[in-house]
Amino acid sequence: MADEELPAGWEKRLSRSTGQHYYLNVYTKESQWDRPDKPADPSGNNKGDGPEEVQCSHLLVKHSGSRRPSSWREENITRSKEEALELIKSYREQIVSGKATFADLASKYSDCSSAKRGGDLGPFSRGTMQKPFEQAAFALKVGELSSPVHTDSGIHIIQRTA
Ligand SMILES: Cn1nc(-c2ccccc2)cc1C(=O)N[C@H](Cc1nc2ccccc2[nH]1)C(=O)O
Repeated sequence: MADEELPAGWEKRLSRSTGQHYYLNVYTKESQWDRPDKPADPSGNNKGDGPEEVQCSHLLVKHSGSRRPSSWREENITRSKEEALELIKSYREQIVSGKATFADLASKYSDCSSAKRGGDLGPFSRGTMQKPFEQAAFALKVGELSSPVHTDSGIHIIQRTA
């Protein structure tokens, strides 16, 4: 279906952080990854399909297959995906057991520049993060810690904070 056939009230946009297209409801400014198949609803209700915005912290371990295998910690990241998964599991276990805090481990070991803020990404809405990250983040309750999440950037654990 060509763009001009988008149902009324939707605009196709390009996400700067992921390079993927998403769709914006021009009335409510809500966004979604999936191409809409019916006209945009002008009402402000999000119809109980969860929060419009969440705030999360994350700890990212990149690997040799990451989109950008480099970070503030390591110029050239060569660890395998399997090694990255073992690391992220060990960090998750330290947090769950209370041996370490999320912010402490993220600030030391996260391969994302948000490490400088203890992994805090600030608030974000749908349509701004890579889809697997978004789906995991919006499924969390406040305070909950995700299982390992794979994106093109690497492997994450995510804690929803608001
Ligand atoms: C999405 N984002 N926000 C920040 C950020 C936020 C607040 C303060 C400082 C940096 C960094 C990033 C970012 O894309 N960082 C990338 C790694 C990365 N990839 C991600 C994918 C999803 C969510 C967070 C992610 N972080 C990098 O440093 O190579």
